[in-house]
Amino acid sequence: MQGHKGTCRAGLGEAATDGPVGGDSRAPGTPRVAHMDVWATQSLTKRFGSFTAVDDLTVSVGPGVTGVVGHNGAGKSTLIRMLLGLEPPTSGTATVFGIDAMENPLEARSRVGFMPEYDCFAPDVSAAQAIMHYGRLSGLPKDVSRERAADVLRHVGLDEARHRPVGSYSTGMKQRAKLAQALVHDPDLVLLDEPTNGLDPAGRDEMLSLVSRIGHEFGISVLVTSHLLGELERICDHVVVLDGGRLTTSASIHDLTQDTGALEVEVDGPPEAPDQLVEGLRALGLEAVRSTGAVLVGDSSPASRAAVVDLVTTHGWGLVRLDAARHQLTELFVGEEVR
Ligand SMILES: Nc1ncnc2c1ncn2[C@@H]1O[C@H](COP(=O)(O)OP(=O)(O)OP(=O)(O)O)[C@@H](O)[C@H]1O
Repeated sequence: MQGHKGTCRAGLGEAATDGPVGGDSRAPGTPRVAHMDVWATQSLTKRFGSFTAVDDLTVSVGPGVTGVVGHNGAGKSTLIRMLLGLEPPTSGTATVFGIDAMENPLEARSRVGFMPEYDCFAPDVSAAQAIMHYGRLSGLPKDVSRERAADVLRHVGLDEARHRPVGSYSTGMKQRAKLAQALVHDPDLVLLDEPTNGLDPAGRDEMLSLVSRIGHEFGISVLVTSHLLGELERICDHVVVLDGGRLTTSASIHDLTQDTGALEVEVDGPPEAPDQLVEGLRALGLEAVRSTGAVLVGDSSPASRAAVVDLVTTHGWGLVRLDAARHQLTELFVGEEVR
């Protein structure tokens, strides 16, 4: 649903399990924008004095979740600031939905939510108040803004804590409140700058699941930055890798993680089942090894698949997974810092 600044666009509520509230017939997860680049740059360059932070960057990205990965100082935040029209490029252009972010920053920002890396709330103000305030700033009427603030805080799991001062929140709760802030005006794209920063492994998992849900269930496109390639692999559709401000890779995760040619098998059976499967396959002259929680079979030919199914059936186990094994992104960037 495309709305405009100042109207109530209840997209997040619609896509949630509560069911439609605003009459939008979009199925959950349907991208709101399917016909053009969601964000793009053309020869985008940013210099600070003699230092080049973003270097002749030309990239275009469609709907879905895109990870922008690079080690500290790679230019990720600078790119985000230019996409928001907050930082003038030295040369080149940055567009969101075809809107030049420098020429029409307000129009661009009405479509975009931003979760900054730094804290953006006063510690003594409740998340409900702060986010309602951000909603008002983006042009929502007071009642609508209050309702949207409650909605987005519920979606990020802060329903019960929403009237507590943000200063009393854990790091994970603060990050989720910042994410809610980015969503309050129902944007079509959110730019999330290092949302997992400072979180413990459980907090990271929670945040990544939320980000994935925003992109894949609510149909809001996401640009998410991280210096950890591995953590973005599981939630992104597309990855852009920056190194020293330059583009090194822009590709879909699917294209990057090609089949290895092997077969990955997971069975539901007793603890010794994977070892027995390996033995059984080797007895048939097939290459097979244990890998974490699974068995890797040397080739994914129909004969190998049939042998696996036979053995699993003979032992009376369940077959949980029988897939072509794919490369992991981290394997492809061995030697780089983005892991
Ligand atoms: N206003 C500025 N003045 C001078 N140098 C800057 C400015 N903003 C960014 N830089 C420099 O530009 C480079 C890229 O910074 P940027 O914040 O975009 O990197 P990043 O990939 O987001 O890294 P991080 O994850 O550490 O934030 C860094 O070397 C940084 O010091």
